[in-house]
Amino acid sequence: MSKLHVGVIGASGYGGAELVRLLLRHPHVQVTAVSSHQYTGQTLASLYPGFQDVCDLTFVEQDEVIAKSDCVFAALPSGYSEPIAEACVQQGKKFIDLGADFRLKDADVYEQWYDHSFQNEKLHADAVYGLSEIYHDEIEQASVIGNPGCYPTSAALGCYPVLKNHWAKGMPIIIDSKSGVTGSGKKLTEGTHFPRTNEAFAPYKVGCHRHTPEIEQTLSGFAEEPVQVTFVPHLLPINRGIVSTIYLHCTKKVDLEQIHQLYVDTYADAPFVRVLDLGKTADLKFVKYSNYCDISLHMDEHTGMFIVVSCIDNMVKGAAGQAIQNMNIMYHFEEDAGLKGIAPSF
Ligand SMILES: NC(=O)C1=CN([C@@H]2O[C@H](COP(=O)(O)OP(=O)(O)OC[C@H]3O[C@@H](n4cnc5c(N)ncnc54)[C@H](OP(=O)(O)O)[C@@H]3O)[C@@H](O)[C@H]2O)C=CC1
Ligand SMILES: CC(=O)N[C@@H](CCC(=O)OP(=O)(O)O)C(=O)O
Repeated sequence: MSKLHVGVIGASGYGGAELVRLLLRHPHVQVTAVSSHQYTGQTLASLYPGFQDVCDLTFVEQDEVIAKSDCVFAALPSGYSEPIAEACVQQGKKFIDLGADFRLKDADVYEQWYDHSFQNEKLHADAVYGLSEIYHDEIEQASVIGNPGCYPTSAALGCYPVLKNHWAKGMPIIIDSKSGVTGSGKKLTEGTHFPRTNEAFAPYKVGCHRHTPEIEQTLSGFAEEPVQVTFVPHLLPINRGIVSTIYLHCTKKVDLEQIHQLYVDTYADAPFVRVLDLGKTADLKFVKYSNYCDISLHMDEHTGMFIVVSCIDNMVKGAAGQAIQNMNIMYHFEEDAGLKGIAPSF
């Protein structure tokens, strides 16, 4: 079988480089071209020495990436992807965006949080939100995918079964999330500088993070009614991984065993969602470098609060891995093709 030609725009960033790392071991694709904004003409290996002797690609202009690929990924800052998606659709190619440009459906909400506006409304209306486990059938038919944000992926998978079955009440849902520093990309800022983050730990953008509307849009879709969340992200002094601890009240008297069975049944056919046995607690250590989302379920018997812990690797299930899972669904490859790795055990 001939291989699918894929290209990565923004391969010099953390998300793009992670995509290339994973795509190189995919059995059904060939990475044909990669681009960067400031390193055009240099090799990927000169920027990231791990690619030495494995990948001899040189950064080219983004038009060349589109021309040489059947499926184009972009991992750019928000606001740059719409013309790329447009060019891909015009040329009959598929486009998967790791950024936020195609996640929000409401143009006003997008403008409010991202300071850009939709230029081509149809493109946004047709784009599919690429939460692989939930929107499998829509993803299969899509030409443009808005890959979900990292925090929203962990929150959505953690809440989906109870919201879908109308077992949650008493909004807002509290989502307390912690992320490794790679979540902020490779650019060096005062807030992500090693001496500042090392042995530090604090929340940021408390109650005003741009993932709030994305999480609310997704959870409201599950519940088929408006859902509000209080979302508080924290920066963990580690490279990778997200832990989201989610607090909800249940609508009816269900015990933890019933809720656990609901989660196990809901995700029975999902290759990358692992519902842990009761009594276990999800830990980012065991999802790092993998495409898994580990979910553990808990009940605070004192208050009746139901607590979900949802862990992912922000760079894999939260970005590059889920993008590849979506490509697998779009092209009818095995859903786990190129994504079979597990976390190191120590
Ligand atoms: N890191 C993460 O955990 C996740 C990131 N994402 C999203 O993926 C996207 C990329 O993030 P990430 O890889 O972390 O970011 P990085 O900052 O690591 O990389 C940014 C990329 O965009 C390129 N770029 C920067 N400015 C421009 C510009 N003006 N025009 C064209 N290209 C430009 C950079 O090129 P150059 O190197 O040449 O400057 C680089 O390739 C973002 O939208 C982010 O929100 C999504 C989920 C998780
Ligand atoms: C730790 C950190 O800074 N995380 C980023 C979110 C990760 C990311 O890149 O956002 P997307 O998933 O929307 O692309 C932030 O808070 O903006």
